[in-house]
Amino acid sequence: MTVSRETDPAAIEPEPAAAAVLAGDRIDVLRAFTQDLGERGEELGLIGPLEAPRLWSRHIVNSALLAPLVQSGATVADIGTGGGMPGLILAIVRPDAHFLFIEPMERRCAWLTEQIERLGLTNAEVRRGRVEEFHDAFEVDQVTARAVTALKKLVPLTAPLLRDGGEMLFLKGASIQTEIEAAEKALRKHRVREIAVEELGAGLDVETTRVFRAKIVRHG
Ligand SMILES: C[S@@+](CC[C@H](N)C(=O)[O-])C[C@H]1O[C@@H](n2cnc3c(N)ncnc32)[C@H](O)[C@@H]1O
Repeated sequence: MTVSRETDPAAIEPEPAAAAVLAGDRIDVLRAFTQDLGERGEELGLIGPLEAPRLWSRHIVNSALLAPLVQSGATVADIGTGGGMPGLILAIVRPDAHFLFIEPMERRCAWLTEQIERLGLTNAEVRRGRVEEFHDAFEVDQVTARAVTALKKLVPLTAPLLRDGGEMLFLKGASIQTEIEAAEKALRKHRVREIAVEELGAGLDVETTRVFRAKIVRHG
């Protein structure tokens, strides 16, 4: 029996036009990843049972909206990459930057490693562990995160990874202003400056999203 996309709740959402706009000539690699995540993600505990019908818009394109903010040549640490959002999506569409996926869960790390190999990504590596364990291990140019923890905790967790002048890019929901107010002390302590909340995705055929964007200024 064949089940149509309209009636099968597990069917993967049709691709929005925004995907090709953001991915450019990397769209085929992005499609290969999305297909695999849609087919195996629920069984592997990477996405919830209701996510396949909104996989492209809620997860893939939502992550890819950050791509224009990644600096060419940057080393980017994605914290709590989980099933790949946003780090793996960004590694696919931005081959000109290098990505570290920091993730403590073994099964998620195994998935990410498998995808890096399967998709032939040469600009990404998995570091298994909690971000706190890497505070003295390296300095990066940018950190990204989605759905890991509130800003108040995320700032002390990620600031020590950034070089002086390095940038935070956190995908956030509608409560971002409340999160910023609650994080005031942490933002001051870690010398987080040039704070901006930007709306991404206007004019595309997906929901817009908010990004918390700020720089660490240790000197001056
Ligand atoms: C809700 S999931 C979000 C996954 C992915 N970022 C997304 O948007 O789909 C949160 C992820 O953060 C990871 N995580 C939780 N605490 C962490 C920490 N201290 N350091 C690094 N990753 C952490 C979890 O293992 C989990 O994979």
